[in-house]
Amino acid sequence: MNLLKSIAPELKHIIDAMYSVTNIDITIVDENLNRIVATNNINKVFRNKAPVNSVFHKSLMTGKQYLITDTINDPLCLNCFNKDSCNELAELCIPIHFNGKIIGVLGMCAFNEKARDNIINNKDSYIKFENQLSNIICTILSEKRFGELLEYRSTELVTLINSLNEGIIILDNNMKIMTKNNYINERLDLDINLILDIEEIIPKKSLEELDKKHFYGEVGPVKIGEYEFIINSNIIKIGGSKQGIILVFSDFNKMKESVLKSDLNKHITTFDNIIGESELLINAKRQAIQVAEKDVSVLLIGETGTGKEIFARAIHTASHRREDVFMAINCGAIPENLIESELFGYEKGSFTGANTTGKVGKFEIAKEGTLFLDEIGDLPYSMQVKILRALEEKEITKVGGHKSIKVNPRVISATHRDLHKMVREGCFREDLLYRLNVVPIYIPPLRERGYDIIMLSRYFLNHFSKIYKKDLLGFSAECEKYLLGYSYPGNIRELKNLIEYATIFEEDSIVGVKNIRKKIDSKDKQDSKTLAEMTKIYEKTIIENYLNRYGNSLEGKTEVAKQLGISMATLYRKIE
Ligand SMILES: Nc1ncnc2c1ncn2[C@@H]1O[C@H](COP(=O)(O)OP(=O)(O)OP(=O)(O)O)[C@@H](O)[C@H]1O
Repeated sequence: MNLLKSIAPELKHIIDAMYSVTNIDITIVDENLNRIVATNNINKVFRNKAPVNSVFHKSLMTGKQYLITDTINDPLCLNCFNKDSCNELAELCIPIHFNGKIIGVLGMCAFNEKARDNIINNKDSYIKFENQLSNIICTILSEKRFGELLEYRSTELVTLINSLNEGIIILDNNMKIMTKNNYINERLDLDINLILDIEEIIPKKSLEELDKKHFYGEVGPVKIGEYEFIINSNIIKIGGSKQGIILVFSDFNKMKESVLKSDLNKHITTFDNIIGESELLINAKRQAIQVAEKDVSVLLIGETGTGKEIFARAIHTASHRREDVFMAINCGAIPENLIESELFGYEKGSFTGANTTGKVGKFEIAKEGTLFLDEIGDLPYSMQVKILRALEEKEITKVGGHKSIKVNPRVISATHRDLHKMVREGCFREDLLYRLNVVPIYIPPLRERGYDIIMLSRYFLNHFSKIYKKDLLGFSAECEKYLLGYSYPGNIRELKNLIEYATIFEEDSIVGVKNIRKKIDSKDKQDSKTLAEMTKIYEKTIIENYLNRYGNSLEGKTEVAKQLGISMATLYRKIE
């Protein structure tokens, strides 16, 4: 881009102003001798290029100033291509510098005696003018570039906010809408050019709520048109003072859909997926099918790995909530200090380490769906009363929040513990147990389910043979006998692992007892560990889970140490 050409209008103003003071005609040429601007007299007599070998040309090449007072005889004009038709009496050429380079020449040309005398008499001050001229041009060019950069940045920003999959509205300090992006225009069917009042978009009540939070926080879900949004607001500060507000609209149903989608990836579970024909299992299934449609709280009681979650999912699929979210929470796996925020969500900035945008809790996400509270017996006592309140009053309050949010999930809980005993021992609230235990369903342990063991083994063998591309026809009679005689402390989960192991390592066309026995023996060896050894392994598993969640980086480890309430040194020692 030709620099001088880009500021031609500004240059024209400068030379016209100089002409009105000096009465000397002026022209400016660029580094290729192209005439960029000229005062009117010059425009009449000159072409649009300064002549080759002219004084302009010399000034460009050498970066020097030249004053010619006798254009006919001056040796500098000897080779000028325009020598024969030149009608100038005097000429002063001043080079123009920008960023250390010569980008053009300004020429003052006298066509009459008066102008020539003026140049000669004031030559010193015109010569001094060179520096100032370069400074002026430099300033104009810099401003021009800054303006262009500003324009680029604002276009970049507009493009960015228009490509977001969330709605954006920017308000000034008087709550006037300054900008709204394509997403919000399309969703709410707003005219792009129509300037609306923010109160015509957001319900007054929600605006008041945001106002109470000084526009630094979240409200919602807020129903606007056909959509429900979580509205997050932030203030725009310049030099410490508030200049405006940004509102970000996230589609609440989309947030729910993404949970549903991740749920779909886990397949839809129906009662047909629950394998087994033993009387105990059929009884449990019958009870579950009967209550599925009734929307009552169900407590699934059974040892670990008996299939409590698969039952909970099947109940959800058979209920009228099947199109909504199924949200499983393992109450025993979430650290005590995080459980409330996981369940109820938190307002932004409500505690150290909290996400700066706040968080929607599991209760809110599953407010119309099914909430599966696994290992309910591990729920800290202090949380039990809060869960009870949420279930009784059908509303929750986020950590650090004040507003009640309506929720109505169907709750299915599960435990392997004797909750009645826990109530007697004062570790579990009786009122919560009554609330959760409207319909208790006992899921039998595998060792009491007889031939189900063989049905499940064949089912898993078929399943893993496909995965590991093995051609296994079944189990040997000895193997089936062995499988039927084992006690399965880990129930179906353990049987599943056992069959997976046997599928991988079996070399014959039917599964024999060898690999099954080997796996169970190795487990027994594991089980014969001391309490200290088992605690160490358990600790390590917890830490590994946390490291998977927060990452193995230094920041990740610092966060894990913080969450687990241990020092970095202890953390390193434990993961050695
Ligand atoms: N009847 C069944 N038919 C087929 N697969 C089953 C059956 N019961 C359980 N499973 C499988 O066994 C595994 C353990 O089941 P699940 O997680 O439902 O048990 P759980 O009782 O909830 O365990 P925990 O108490 O440890 O949470 C899962 O992979 C599940 O799919």
